[in-house]
Amino acid sequence: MLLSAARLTHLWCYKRPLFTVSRRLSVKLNFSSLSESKVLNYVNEESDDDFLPWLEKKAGAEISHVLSIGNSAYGRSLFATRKIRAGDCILKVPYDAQLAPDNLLPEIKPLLGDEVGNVAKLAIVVLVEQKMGQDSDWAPYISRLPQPGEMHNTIFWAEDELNLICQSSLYQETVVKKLQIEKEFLAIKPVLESFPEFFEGVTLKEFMHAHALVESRAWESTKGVSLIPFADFLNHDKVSEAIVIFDEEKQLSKVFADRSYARSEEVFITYGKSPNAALMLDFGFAFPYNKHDEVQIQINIPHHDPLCEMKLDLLKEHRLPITKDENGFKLSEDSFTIKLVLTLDYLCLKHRAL
Ligand SMILES: C[S@@+](CC[C@H](N)C(=O)[O-])C[C@H]1O[C@@H](n2cnc3c(N)ncnc32)[C@H](O)[C@@H]1O
Repeated sequence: MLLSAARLTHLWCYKRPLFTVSRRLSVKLNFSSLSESKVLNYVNEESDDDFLPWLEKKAGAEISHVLSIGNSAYGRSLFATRKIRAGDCILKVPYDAQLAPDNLLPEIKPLLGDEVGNVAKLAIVVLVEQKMGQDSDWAPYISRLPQPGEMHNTIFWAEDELNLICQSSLYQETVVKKLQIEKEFLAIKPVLESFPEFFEGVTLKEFMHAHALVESRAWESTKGVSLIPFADFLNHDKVSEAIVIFDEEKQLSKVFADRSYARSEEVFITYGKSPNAALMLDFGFAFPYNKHDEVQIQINIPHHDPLCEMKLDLLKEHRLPITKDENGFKLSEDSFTIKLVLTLDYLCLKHRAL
């Protein structure tokens, strides 16, 4: 049976309207542009030539004969080594060559209760492999994962940087995510402490890094979540329709090209149709013109509002959850989503064109 895989992005839930991002913030925001990616294609300092042969040896099978690893403005990336046509299978990674919570050491696995999620479990697998260094069977893969300084997810932003977006829902989501990771770390800490050979001195910061690695590059799979080496060097293109497919019968993950590519062109997939705040939180980048962008607007309906009941009925009709705040005000919690966000620049351009 074939299963299409989803990235680990969660349902985006705004708590407050997203304010316009400050100009100063643009130095930190990693705004995507595909043309930039093509221009900045250059050769890795550390050669990646031996990565695919290593993975193919581990998998006991060919992974790809049409892709090679290179660098673009988005970090490690995959490039076409020859012309690719739409519909071609561009890579196949057997389950045996993937990392999942199943890879937890058998002595650690039973100690982690159900309250520990799959992302945290896979993060622990990553921490163990990191600790083993060159002795790890996965060293060529683990050593190619981005370092904390190379990740721009908002959980890694400094306080003064986060303060720049303090009015936005992204700020709140970031604070909540950091607290959740900290809570998970505290819950698993006693287990980690029982294995000082792997986790002695492991810090929240290190766990947070491993957690973010999993969230930004693993796919939901029948094994919970899976890190799929090589496939996870594919960057996101907002117009791509290519996804990772799980073939349970053959125990393989595959990607098919959704369009043709010329030799040397960067090959992309989609991480899903996400608004910028979700992209920023989970992947550390955003798009200047993202047609999936959303803005949340919260509506407060005081009891003395003569149209209170009518407004509440309208909200119910549109299936918007209603909550009460501490003053008894009725709030539409998720409120409504504006799907099309036009910037002033866009409006000016449109106006000029008329
Ligand atoms: C699954 S990894 C892709 C491989 C990654 N470039 C690397 O160096 O390992 C996801 C990360 O790649 C980067 N990325 C992917 N698509 C991008 C895009 N369209 N614009 C900017 N960064 C992107 C982000 O840092 C994201 O968190």
